[in-house]
Amino acid sequence: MTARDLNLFYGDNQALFDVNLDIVERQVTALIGPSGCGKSTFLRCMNRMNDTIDGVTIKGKVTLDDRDIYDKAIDVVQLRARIGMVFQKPNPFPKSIYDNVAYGPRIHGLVNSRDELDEIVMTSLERAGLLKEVKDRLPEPATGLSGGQQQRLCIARAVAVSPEVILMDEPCSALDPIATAKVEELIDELRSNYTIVIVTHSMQQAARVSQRTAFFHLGKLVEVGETDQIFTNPKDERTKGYITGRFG
Ligand SMILES: Nc1ncnc2c1ncn2[C@@H]1O[C@H](COP(=O)(O)OP(=O)(O)OP(=O)(O)O)[C@@H](O)[C@H]1O
Repeated sequence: MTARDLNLFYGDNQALFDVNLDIVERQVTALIGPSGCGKSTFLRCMNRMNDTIDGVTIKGKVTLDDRDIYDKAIDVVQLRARIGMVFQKPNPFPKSIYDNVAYGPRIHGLVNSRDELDEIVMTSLERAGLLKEVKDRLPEPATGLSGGQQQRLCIARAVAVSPEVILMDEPCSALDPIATAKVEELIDELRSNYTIVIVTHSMQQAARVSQRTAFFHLGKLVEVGETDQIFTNPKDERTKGYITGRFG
């Protein structure tokens, strides 16, 4: 995916300024920067989640496979299947564990039989590292799972519709350290099949899970590069200031 000259306004307030970013396939890209710098706003641009907010104006281009996702001909429901999203707080549907994962394949008409659906549910739970823990309780309500399990269920739900890209907005911020470690491990495994973009407040997390890091400041993309380079040898003074804890 790419963003080209992306500008976003909430009413009169500009939140993103001329952002140009290439997201590398099958890698994890971390978006970091001080609170309010536009990380989540940028992430939401990537699957048109900002469409749902009143008063938002977007200028510029975001492409997936060279096609502008803001093109009028794009079906947003299909788009969000190709570019899935996992939120800060786990948000399973008030349905069974099975139905949470089966929901997407059902509404997108991806299966022809119950056997096919079962297969997708099992594979998705396996990919999300959750199958072992839930295989004997698939008909039970998803809300009965722990927070970490719920978040992995949300990842299974995203994976079930075979997305190309998975966007994650601080996916571990509501989780304890053990659940966080599991989700981080999972992100590392998922990157062999999916392109992942993750917003994180934790520089340690960015260093642990990502191959590329993009540093945002005041709505601008200041610097992007290999994660090692950004953390050990940043080129911009603002990046240096942030990663050494001088501000933010
Ligand atoms: N729905 C909204 N309506 C109006 N302004 C918004 C909205 N969402 C975000 N903003 C503003 O846009 C700017 C960028 O916010 P955004 O949430 O993208 O930053 P962030 O870097 O993700 O912050 P944080 O790390 O605190 O989550 C901020 O000034 C914020 O107040």
